Amino acid sequence: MKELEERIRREGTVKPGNVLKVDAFLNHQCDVTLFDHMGAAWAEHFAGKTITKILTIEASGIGIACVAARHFDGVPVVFAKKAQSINLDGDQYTTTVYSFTKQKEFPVIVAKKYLNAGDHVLLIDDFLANGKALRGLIDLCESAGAVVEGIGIAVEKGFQGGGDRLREEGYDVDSLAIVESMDAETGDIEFRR
Ligand SMILES: O=P(O)(O)OC[C@H]1O[C@H](OP(=O)(O)OP(=O)(O)O)[C@H](O)[C@@H]1O
Ligand SMILES: O=c1[nH]c(=O)c2nc[nH]c2[nH]1
Repeated sequence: MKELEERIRREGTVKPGNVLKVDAFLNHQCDVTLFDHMGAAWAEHFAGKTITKILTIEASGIGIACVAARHFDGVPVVFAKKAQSINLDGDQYTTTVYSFTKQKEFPVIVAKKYLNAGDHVLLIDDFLANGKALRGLIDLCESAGAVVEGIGIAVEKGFQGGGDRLREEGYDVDSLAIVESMDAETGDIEFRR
């Protein structure tokens, strides 16, 4: 998606440790108009698939998923929580995920009543790097007997391999910008063509 690539080139910075910082528009300050265009792009890619629910994970996927849902007939958005809470009651599906930016393992939890057998799920997230977050969401869907219809990602760091491993397994992964390489010293960013 040209618009997203241009924003990354203009406003993104490359940090040591394979970190692309795009918090000016994607995952701290949020450009909702850009999110809307991203939702439209996923709706075009996944047209023809039945989507009954969008599933994402705290924290940065939530805003993007909610705006995208407007392009999928307003289906419910469920976000997996990364901490137990007195506000979480009833039976839960749980797994664990290693967080790329927080560098520690988190529980990942969804209440059983919000993810069901018969759901056709679109997974959405801001970043795909090693694929840990998506593995957690796929686990939750498998536990619930829900079908993963597709995966919509804003920025994939292709050189970390998580996206290609999922494609090899047959998942339909639509990443709107795939960074093939980036250099923290020069600031250069190359996109996959
Ligand atoms: O493919 P992966 O290696 O799992 O990396 C991608 C994940 O990393 C980030 O989550 P993180 O927990 O770092 O930050 P967040 O809480 O801001 O979403 C991002 O939001 C994705 O969920
Ligand atoms: O802001 C972010 N930049 C990244 O490079 C990244 N990788 C996973 N999650 C990420 N979030």
